[in-house]
Amino acid sequence: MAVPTIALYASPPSSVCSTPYPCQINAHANYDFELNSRSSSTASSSASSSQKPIVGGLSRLFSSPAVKHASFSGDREELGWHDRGDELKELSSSFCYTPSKCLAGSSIKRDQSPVSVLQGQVSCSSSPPMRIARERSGCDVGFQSSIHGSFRSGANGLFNGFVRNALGSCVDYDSPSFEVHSNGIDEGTSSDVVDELTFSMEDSCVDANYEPYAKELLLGAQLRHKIFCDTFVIKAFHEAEKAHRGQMRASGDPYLQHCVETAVLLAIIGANSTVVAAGLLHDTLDDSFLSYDHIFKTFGAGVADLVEGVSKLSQLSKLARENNTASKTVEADRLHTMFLAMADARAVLIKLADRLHNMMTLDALPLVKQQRFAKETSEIFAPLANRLGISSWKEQLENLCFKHLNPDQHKDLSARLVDSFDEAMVASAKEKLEKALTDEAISYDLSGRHKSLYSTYCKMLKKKLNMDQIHDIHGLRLIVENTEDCYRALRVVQRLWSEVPGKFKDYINNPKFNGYRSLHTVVMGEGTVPLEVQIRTREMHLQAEFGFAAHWRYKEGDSKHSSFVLQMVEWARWVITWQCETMSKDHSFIGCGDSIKPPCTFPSHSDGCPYSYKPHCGQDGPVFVIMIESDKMSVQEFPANSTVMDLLERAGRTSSRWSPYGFPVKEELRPRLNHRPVYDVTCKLKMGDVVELTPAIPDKSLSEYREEIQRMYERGSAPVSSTVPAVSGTVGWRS
Ligand SMILES: Nc1nc2c(ncn2[C@@H]2O[C@H](COP(=O)(O)OP(=O)(O)OP(=O)(O)O)[C@@H](O)[C@H]2O)c(=O)[nH]1
Ligand SMILES: Nc1ncnc2c1ncn2[C@@H]1O[C@H](COP(=O)(O)OP(=O)(O)OP(=O)(O)O)[C@@H](O)[C@H]1O
Repeated sequence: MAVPTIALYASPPSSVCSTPYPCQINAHANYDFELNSRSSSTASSSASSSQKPIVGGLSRLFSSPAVKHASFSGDREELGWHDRGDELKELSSSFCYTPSKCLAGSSIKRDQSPVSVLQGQVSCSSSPPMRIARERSGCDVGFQSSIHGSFRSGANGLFNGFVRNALGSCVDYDSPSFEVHSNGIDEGTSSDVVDELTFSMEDSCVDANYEPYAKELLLGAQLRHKIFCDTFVIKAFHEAEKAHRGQMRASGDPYLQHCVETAVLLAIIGANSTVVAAGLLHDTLDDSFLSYDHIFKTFGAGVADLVEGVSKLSQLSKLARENNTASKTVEADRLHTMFLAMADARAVLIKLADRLHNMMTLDALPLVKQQRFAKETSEIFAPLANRLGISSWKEQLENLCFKHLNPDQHKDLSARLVDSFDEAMVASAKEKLEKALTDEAISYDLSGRHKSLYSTYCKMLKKKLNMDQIHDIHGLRLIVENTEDCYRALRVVQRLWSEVPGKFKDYINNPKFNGYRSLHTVVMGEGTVPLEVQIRTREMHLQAEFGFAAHWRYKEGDSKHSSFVLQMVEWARWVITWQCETMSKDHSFIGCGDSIKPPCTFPSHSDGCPYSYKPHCGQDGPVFVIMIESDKMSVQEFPANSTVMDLLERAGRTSSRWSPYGFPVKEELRPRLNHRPVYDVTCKLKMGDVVELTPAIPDKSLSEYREEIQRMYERGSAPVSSTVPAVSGTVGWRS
C-alpha cells in the first residue's frame, strides 16, 4: 500500500513558489488518523533537504530564550499549539495521485476546477484541454456591472448588504495576486486607498530585525507558497511580528507561528494577498496593541475591515461557546447564517483557517477545553466549511473533532481504514482511465478523492453498514463536455472494469428531485477494492455545487432553510470559490481554471432550469441578533427593519419582569447594544448585533448589596470591591 507523504513538503521549494496550486502542493493523501503516524517517516524522508531543517530548526529556535513570555495568554481562543511536523500534513486532505503530471509543464494542460480547488481535489487533464467559450474581459465586465447594479439598486435590504460584503471579494477579480506594486498594494485596489497607505519597501524588508524564529517562520512560509514573497504580505508579516512579539501560546511556541500557519492555510486554497495579509494580522485587534486605524492606514480598508470582521466573529464564537448555544440546532443554524451575513465572506474564511490551525494544535490545552473547542467546531465551524464548499477544511475539522470527541471510535476506524485504503489502486485506475479517454478523444477533467475518516464513520452509522459495504471510499469524478460524452465515457469505464451489480445510477435520464444529475457506477478496480466513478458535464457539476442540488445541502439532509439562508450560503460559497479560483490561477497553465469556473452570473443553472433561483436583490431578509438575558444567550431572528423596541417587546412577552405591554417594569432595565447603552430604542437591529438586557437586581441580591455597603461604611471604607459596582441612586448596576 502506498503511504501518503506530507503535503507541504512534497514539492521542491522552487515549484511551490512558482505554482501556487493546492494540487501541486498537496501531493499526498491525508488521513487524519493513525495513517499519519505511520507515514511520518516516509513523509520526512520525502521532504526536500532544504525543507527538513525548517521544522527542526523552528523547534530548536522556539525554545530559545530570545522568545519572551508575555504576561497574557495572547490567544483569544485560549488555544495552545505546538510545532509538530505531522500536523502539517493536516493542512490539506486532498491528494494527487500523479502530481508530476500536473506539473509536467506547458505541454500538459491542466484544468483546475475552482470547485476542486476548494474541495482539495485534484484535477489534471491531459488530452485536449477543455475550453469554455468565454471572453474573459467581457465576462468579467458583465459580471461586475451586473453585481454592482444589483446591490446598489436596493441599498436597504439586508441581503444587499450581504451582497455588498460578498462583492468585496470579487471586485479585484482580475488583480494578479502576485503582482506587487511599489506601494505594496495589489493591483485592483482603488487608488484612493493606495494614497492613504503608509507602506514603504523598507518596512517590508525580509531582513528586518527579526528574532531568528521569526525569520525562519517567514522563510518557511515562503517555501510553502510564493504569496509570502509578495511585499504586501511581508509587510503584514512584519506588523504581525511586531504586534505579537513576546507572546506565546499555551504550548510555549511563539504566537506568530499561529498567524503564519493561518495565513498559509489561506494561501493554499488560493486566497489573494489581501486575505493572506489579514490572515497574518487576524488576532492583532484583540490580542495586541494594534488598532483598526493603524491597520487601515498601513494596509487599507480591505485588510482592516477583514481583521475587524474576524474579531467580531471571534467574539460571537466565544459568546456562543460560553453559552453552549451551538448545541441547539436552530440556534446553531442561525449562528451559521449570522456568520455568513454579518461579515465579508472572506472574514469567515479567515476565521475558519484560524480555527483549523487551532484544532490542529489542540493537544496543548487541558482536556476539558479540548472538548469544548471540538464540540463548538463540530457544531459551527465544520458545517460552515461545508456550506462554503471548502471540503478539505471541512474534512480536517471533522476528523479532528472526531478524534477529540470520540477517541475510541476514531482509533478503531483509523486502524481499519489504514488496511483498506489503497491509494496505489486509485492512482493506477486514474491513469488507466485517462489513457482510455484520450484514445477515445474525449475531453475530460478527472479528479479523485478518498472518503474522509469521519465521512466514512457517518455513512456507516447512518446506513447501518460495515466498512466493506461502503463502496465510495475510493472515488473518481469525471467531468466531460456534453451529455453524449457522459455516456461515451461510461462505456469506456465499463470496458475497463467490471461493474458492481445494482450500483449503476443514471441521474441524467432520471434526475433526482433536487435536480442533481450525474451518472454513478461502482466498479471493481484492480484487486478487490470498489471504486465509485461519477460522470457528469460541467453544467451538471456546477449544479451539484451551487444552488438546489448543492453538495452542502445534500450533506445537511432535510434541513428546512429559508430562501434567504439558502441564497446567502450560495452567495458566500460562490464568492469564495470565485475568488480562490481566480487567485490560484497560474498563467503558465493556459486554459486552466476556465473549465469549471463559477459562472459570471449567480447562480449557475441552465436557462429555464426549474430549480434555478435568482437572487432577489430587493428582498429584505431576516436579522439574527444575539440576545443576552439573565446571563443566558440566545440567537433570535427578527424581520428586516426590526428595532431594539421590537426586541424588548419580544423579551417582555416571555419575561415576568416586564409589563404586559412589553415594556420594562423597572426603568433601570435598559438594554445595551454591542456593549453600549441604548438611548433610542427605535434604532434598527443589524445582523450580528449583541443586545444585553441588564438583569433586574433580584430583591435578595439588592438587599445583600445594600447590607454590604452598609457594612463598608460602618467599617469606614468605600465600596471599592470589583464585585460591588458603583451605584447611582437606587437604580441598576449599569447605565
Ligand atoms: N451535490 C450532490 N451530490 C449528490 C447528490 N446525491 C448524490 N450525490 C453524490 O453521489 C454519491 C452517490 O449517491 P447515490 O448514487 O445516490 O448513492 P446512494 O444511494 O447514497 O448509495 P451509496 O453510494 O451506496 O451510499 C454521493 O456520495 C454524493 O457524492 C445530490 O443531491 N447533490
Ligand atoms: N466519486 C467521487 N469522486 C470525486 N469526488 C467525490 C466523489 N464522491 C464524492 N466526492 C466529493 O468528495 C467530497 C467529500 O464527499 P464525502 O465522501 O464526504 O461524501 P459523499 O460521498 O459525497 O456523500 P455520502 O457520504 O452521502 O456518500 C465532496 O466534495 C464530494 O463532492
